[in-house]
Amino acid sequence: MASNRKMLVLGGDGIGPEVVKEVLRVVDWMAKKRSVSFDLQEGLVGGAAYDKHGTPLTDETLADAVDSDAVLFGAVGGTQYDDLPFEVKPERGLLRLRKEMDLFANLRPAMVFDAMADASSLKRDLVSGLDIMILRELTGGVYFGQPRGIDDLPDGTKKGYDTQVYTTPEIERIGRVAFDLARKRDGRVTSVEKANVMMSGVLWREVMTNLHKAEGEGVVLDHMYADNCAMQLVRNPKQFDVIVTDNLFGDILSDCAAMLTGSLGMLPSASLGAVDEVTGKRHALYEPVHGSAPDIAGKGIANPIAEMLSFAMALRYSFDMGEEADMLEQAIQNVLKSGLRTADIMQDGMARVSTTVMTDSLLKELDKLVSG
Ligand SMILES: NC(=O)C1=CN([C@@H]2O[C@H](COP(=O)(O)OP(=O)(O)OC[C@H]3O[C@@H](n4cnc5c(N)ncnc54)[C@H](O)[C@@H]3O)[C@@H](O)[C@H]2O)C=CC1
Ligand SMILES: CC(C)CC(=O)C(=O)O
Ligand SMILES: [Mg+2]
Repeated sequence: MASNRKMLVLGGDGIGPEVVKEVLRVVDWMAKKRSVSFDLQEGLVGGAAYDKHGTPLTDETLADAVDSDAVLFGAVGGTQYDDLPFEVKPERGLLRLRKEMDLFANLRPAMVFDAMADASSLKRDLVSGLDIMILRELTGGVYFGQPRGIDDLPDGTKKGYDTQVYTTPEIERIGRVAFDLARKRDGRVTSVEKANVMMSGVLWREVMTNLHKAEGEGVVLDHMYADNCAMQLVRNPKQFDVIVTDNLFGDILSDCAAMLTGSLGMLPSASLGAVDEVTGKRHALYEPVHGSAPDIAGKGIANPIAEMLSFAMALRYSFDMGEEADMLEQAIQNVLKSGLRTADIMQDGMARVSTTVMTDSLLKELDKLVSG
């Protein structure tokens, strides 16, 4: 059934298609049990697109992504692509999507479900009830800065280099998102950089400080160096509310935060563009924080929860379906409470289940929630 909820599904590589497939079962459930349908289109990205088209992202798929209300993304990459030229590696497909859709704001919430407080790398009291938001700038910094390359040097050795660049408008726009998020949460923003050693960090701190003076009403801002932030995240994560940081630090700190929640398989994300003033819409792509996990791909053991929670974020941010998002999150909470665990979050006394069985149980919990 066609609907105006256009969602482009890009499973990608490795466990990407495996976890996306599980979300599509929830999409089916919503059509059957809630009469909510999505206009789904599927496409190739990453190594899968390279294998078929010789590029990790075709112009047609990019156009479909731009035209959609939301992209549901799995993951890209794999060891079989290690020897490809840099510009056609699977990861370039995702980076191009982020850049060309101008998805500058990457929201990576790290929340500890009640049933998971003992699965964390930290002691229960340090993480129980944890709810922090890592806001990662996604279209600038060293992932895109020029020049970069590998040059031959006269002495026969080589020089590899990348460039970290941030401009005032780039920092301001992510700073505004941080303040907006904080106002809906606990009102605290920690801006993270390395202003002690990087000029881009000096500018970042200066711009955030000025923005806070001009537009930061109701928000408490503090600054922290990225290395200290990594340590503080595992020392006392509850000190944070919103962490706003650049592309590279955000990538690293969010993988670190994953272990507070129990596993990388638990962490969702939303990559959002600016809201169009005329249509009120924005480009959006929903992706788990994890990658294609080649070490477990094809074994049927990947944790689908990060992808499920990413879809919940799509329901909330792109489809104005907060009730369904809450329901999906509640169902996940209930499944975890019932003691089911995929291998990555396995604990003593719990029952180990496959990717598919985890979703079977999730669907049963959704059934229970709608039947009252
Ligand atoms: N957004 C994306 O598409 C990303 C892609 N990558 C790519 O993925 C490939 C593998 O990268 P890695 O560094 O190994 O990172 P990874 O995130 O794929 O895996 C790291 C570890 O976490 C585990 N893991 C990840 N997701 C899991 C899940 N849902 N359930 C259970 N266990 C899970 C893996 O088994 C592995 O041991 C590389 O090609 C990398 O470039 C990496 C990160 C993000
Ligand atoms: C392009 C991705 C492979 C980089 C990454 O690790 C991420 O965005 O989380
Ligand atoms: Mg990453």
